[in-house]
Amino acid sequence: MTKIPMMVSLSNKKVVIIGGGQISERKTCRLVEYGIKPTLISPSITEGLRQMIQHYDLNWIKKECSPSDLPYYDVIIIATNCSSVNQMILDHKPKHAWVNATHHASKGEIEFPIALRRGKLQIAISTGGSSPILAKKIKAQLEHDFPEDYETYIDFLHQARSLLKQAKVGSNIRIELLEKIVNKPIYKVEGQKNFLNMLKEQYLFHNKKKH
Ligand SMILES: C[C@@]1(CC(=O)O)C2=NC(=C\c3[nH]c(c(CCC(=O)O)c3CC(=O)O)Cc3[nH]c(c(CC(=O)O)c3CCC(=O)O)/C=C3\N/C(=C\2)[C@@H](CCC(=O)O)[C@]3(C)CC(=O)O)/[C@H]1CCC(=O)O
Ligand SMILES: NC(=O)c1ccc[n+]([C@@H]2O[C@H](COP(=O)([O-])OP(=O)(O)OC[C@H]3O[C@@H](n4cnc5c(N)ncnc54)[C@H](O)[C@@H]3O)[C@@H](O)[C@H]2O)c1
Repeated sequence: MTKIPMMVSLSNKKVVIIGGGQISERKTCRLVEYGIKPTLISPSITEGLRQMIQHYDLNWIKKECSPSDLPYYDVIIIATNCSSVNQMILDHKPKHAWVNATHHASKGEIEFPIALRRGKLQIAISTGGSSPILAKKIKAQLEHDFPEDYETYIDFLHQARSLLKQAKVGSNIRIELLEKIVNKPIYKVEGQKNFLNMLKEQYLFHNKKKH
């Protein structure tokens, strides 16, 4: 079945990665970037993983994975190089858990698509297993359209929208103002400050004085 894109918080979930090779390292790197601290189960690990375990204080269970290890976890990332172990994990996964099967994506409920991040803007790219190499290429192309300082602009949009929500202005005016700063983007910090001050003066302080 085609997977649906979804933004999900894993802050209250127990995440485990089984395997300690290159793919496990890549997944761990992605997860810690989002503040997630996975447990690792593997008899051996790469040097990169060893460093991340130390730096982020991750739990490494140094052993081969067995069925009794699995009930505790909500998200199980399969990343071993042994097909019988991968199958054993699929056969014994707890009913409530979501699996990411890095060896065979369609056998798991979830995938971790490559994503371009610019602060609160995230563009995730999936080719549904057709070509991870194309997904990587599309990300590289998008990097030109959304340069690194785009994060400041996204923060500005967020602040403007938060201010207007606070001000409780009518939805027509709110949408008109929000469309304006998207259709005629203000990239310069000075211009962004001026616009936010204008919003405060006209819609926030003005309303407060009235009541
Ligand atoms: C984009 C990227 C992001 C990332 O991983 O973070 C990513 N794969 C990357 C690279 C890559 N992966 C593979 C090759 C070898 C060439 C080839 O086979 O094509 C290369 C090339 C390379 O290494 O450069 C092999 C491979 N990949 C998957 C399988 C299993 C399967 O197809 O079922 C197999 C076969 C395994 C086997 O042979 O046993 C599955 C997945 N790979 C995905 C993402 C997700 C689907 C994304 C989509 O469909 O768009 C999914 C489902 C992820 C998941 O949830 O794990 C990352 C860029 C890395 C970077 O940024 O450096
Ligand atoms: N999703 C992707 O993008 C992608 C890309 C390439 C490969 N893969 C898949 O990921 C798998 C792992 O690739 P890799 O490069 O990390 O392999 P690798 O050989 O570098 O590492 C495999 C790891 O699995 C561990 N392992 C083996 N048996 C185990 C067991 N019983 N319990 C726990 N850990 C065990 C090993 O100790 C090792 O740390 C590949 O076999 C392939 O199927 C996925």
